[in-house]
Amino acid sequence: MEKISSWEQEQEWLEQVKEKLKSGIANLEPEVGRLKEQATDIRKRFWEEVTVNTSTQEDFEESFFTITQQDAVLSERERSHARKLQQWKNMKRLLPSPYFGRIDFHEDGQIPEELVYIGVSSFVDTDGLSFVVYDWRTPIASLYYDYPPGKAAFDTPGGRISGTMSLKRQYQIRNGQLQHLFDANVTIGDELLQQVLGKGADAQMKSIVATIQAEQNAIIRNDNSQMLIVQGAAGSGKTSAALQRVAYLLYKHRERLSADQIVLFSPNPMFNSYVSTVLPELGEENMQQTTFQEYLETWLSPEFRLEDPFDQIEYVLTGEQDRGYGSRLQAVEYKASEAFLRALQGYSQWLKQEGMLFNDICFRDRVLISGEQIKTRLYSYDPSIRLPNRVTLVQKWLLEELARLQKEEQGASWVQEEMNYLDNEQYAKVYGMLHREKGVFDFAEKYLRLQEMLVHKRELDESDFDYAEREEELLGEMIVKEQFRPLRRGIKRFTFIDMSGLYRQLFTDERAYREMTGEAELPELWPEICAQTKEKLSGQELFYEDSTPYLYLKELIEGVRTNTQVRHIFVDEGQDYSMFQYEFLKKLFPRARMTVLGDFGQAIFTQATNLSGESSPLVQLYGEAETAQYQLVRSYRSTYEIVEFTKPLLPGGEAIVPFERRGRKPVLTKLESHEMKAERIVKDLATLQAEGYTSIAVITKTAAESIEAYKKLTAGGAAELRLITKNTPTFEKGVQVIPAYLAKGVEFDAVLIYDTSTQTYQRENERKLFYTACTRAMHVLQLYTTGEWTPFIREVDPALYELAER
Ligand SMILES: Nc1ncnc2c1ncn2[C@@H]1O[C@H](COP(=O)(O)OP(=O)(O)OP(=O)(O)O)[C@@H](O)[C@H]1O
Repeated sequence: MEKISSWEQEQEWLEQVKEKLKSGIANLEPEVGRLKEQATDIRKRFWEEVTVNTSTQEDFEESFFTITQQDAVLSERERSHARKLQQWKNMKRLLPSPYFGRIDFHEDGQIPEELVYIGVSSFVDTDGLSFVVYDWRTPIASLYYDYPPGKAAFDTPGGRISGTMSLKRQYQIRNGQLQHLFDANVTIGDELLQQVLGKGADAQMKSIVATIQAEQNAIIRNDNSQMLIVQGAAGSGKTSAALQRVAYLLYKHRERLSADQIVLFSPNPMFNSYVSTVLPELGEENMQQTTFQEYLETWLSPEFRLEDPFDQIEYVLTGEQDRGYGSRLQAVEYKASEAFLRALQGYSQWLKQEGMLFNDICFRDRVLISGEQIKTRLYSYDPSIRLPNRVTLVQKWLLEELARLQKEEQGASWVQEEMNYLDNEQYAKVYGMLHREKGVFDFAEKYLRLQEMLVHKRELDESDFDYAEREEELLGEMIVKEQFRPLRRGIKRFTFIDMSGLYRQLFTDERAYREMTGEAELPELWPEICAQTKEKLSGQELFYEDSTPYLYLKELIEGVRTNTQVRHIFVDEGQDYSMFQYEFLKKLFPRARMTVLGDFGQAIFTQATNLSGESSPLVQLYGEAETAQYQLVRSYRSTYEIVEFTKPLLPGGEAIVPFERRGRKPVLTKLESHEMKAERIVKDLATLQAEGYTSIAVITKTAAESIEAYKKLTAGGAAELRLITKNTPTFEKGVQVIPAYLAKGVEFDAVLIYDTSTQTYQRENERKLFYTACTRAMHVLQLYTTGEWTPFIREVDPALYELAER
């Protein structure tokens, strides 16, 4: 390709690429349509054309051959159709903005320098060989993200290729028109990044494909480690990198990895909608998305009513006046700890010898098989057999016993009585069964007659095939079977194990706990913790901190459920998960690699896990050799001024590097009364909207404070406020009133902290919550109080903020 350098040349080249794309689209259009028609047509005619002839072996083979042949044709057409359709879609997606970057690369030892244009997918010229545009995920495209002009190298499946990059250029092309171009030197154009970051927040996250930074690229392309841990400051692009990584993996392993083999664990359901457009924008299907709570609900409800993490944090933040507050806090911490994990493992060892609890299996107020009998059976097996295996043996035995008891039950008097109350449908079912059996009867009859003729015995009477008797027998069988069904189902689901009792047993008393678990260290307020846990269990409820341990214990006893389909799991806001939860995910997805992204600076839940550094237990999950750790310190979301203001709020915050995007300093406004505060916020909201900010959040500490703010601001004249609760399904533009813990992971043009007083943010566990709230702001941060400022602000250099006039 000839050297293209000037603006005019670039414009001309763009026109050429667009023409190529247009003609590519036009060429494929009829073909795509036709192939689609053909495939549906063959499918329709598939069975019409094939006559299955099974009269002779040859006929059968012929039919079989024809079917396989037809099927092969159909599959080929479908594959070809999918391929062409994909090409066609890619070209259509490229047309408005065919590429965003270019590198001129001279490979060592090769003559022509290559001009590599990079876009969201590849586009090959009509010769079928030359790339007009390279997909950003191709090996050569990594040069664009990893190097400034100069010496550069990239890895390919065939080895490392080195050379010299003489130019690195970025483009902004909108609706097919070249708007800007920048030549970059060091990192990927700060100018382009400036432009991108300077824009307003959206209700949906955007792809960062054109401006991925080198440190993010390393995360996106790591394909060796079993575990990837990314600790990154607020706004450093963790979620963005995670989504780009999904797109990269789907591209690199497109032959064997599909989107439904990737699962993203999100902090809340609203977050799912926030990130849902990134992958489709990149031409990929969305991965599966879920929350850990959803998983817990699947296995523990409706047996229990589960507290969710948001109710738990609300209690931690507001329950100080509660009598059991101190012990609950200790419980939350202890039940998420490795000590408790070990305790449960120890407990399951102890249960191998003694202490298992079983429920009686009852039927019509009678005990069919007692819990004691089950227990005796369990401990009668060889003690060297693992506990879950012994439990499975017990389950098998119970099902056999049940089958025997079911037969015995058929003669019971209640069955006769029930028979009188059967409805027509049930009778019809039995008649149907009898009818089907009739063939067998007829055959048996013929056989017996023949026998009789041969041995000259007596003729059989009609009564030998007494349908009435058979009918009654069948009806009885059906009635008992029906009533035994829940018992059978229960046994299959292990309900004969008294799981709730087993968990409760752990909380009997201190001495017993030590004996059963082998753990010596206990929280100081253990007796209170025991009482609280048992009380909750009695009401068929589980605290959030109990759900995972409960499920973990269940699996230690019943055996582990696994999902071997899933190949990658992503955990966003990873600091909010306990080691329990990680152990759990590892067991649940034994064939998956894990990518954990989080920020310990935003660890607002008590059960937090430190992701990086020596104290991180997460590194031990797969071992150091299998784990890659990354740190992202550059913060892209907020302006320089906001980052500088939020840095001192955190211990160790000085390591955070702001991106040089300027804005106004955070503004602190102190008012005399709550009424005046509401009035002022309403006025400021109107000003911000008039300035063009479309996504604004009034952030509160708790849900209760959100309701209060919502009422006061609405009463004060604020229009179209949206109150966000944990049940809000989607994220939208406009003005939101939202508790900080629900604003995790998302961002707004402007953030207004509703109450920044000492009363609201004072305790150490509120520091990170406050930091999380402030770091949601992209362009504007305003803070309000009626009383004294929170001590966290008093620690900040006054030069970093402005005080507003009243
Ligand atoms: N390389 C990049 N190019 C353009 N924008 C970027 C880049 N990296 C991050 N951003 C932008 O920075 C903002 C924050 O990114 P993201 O939400 O991924 O960060 P995060 O680390 O997950 O933040 P948090 O921990 O606060 O949830 C987003 O608006 C994102 O688009």
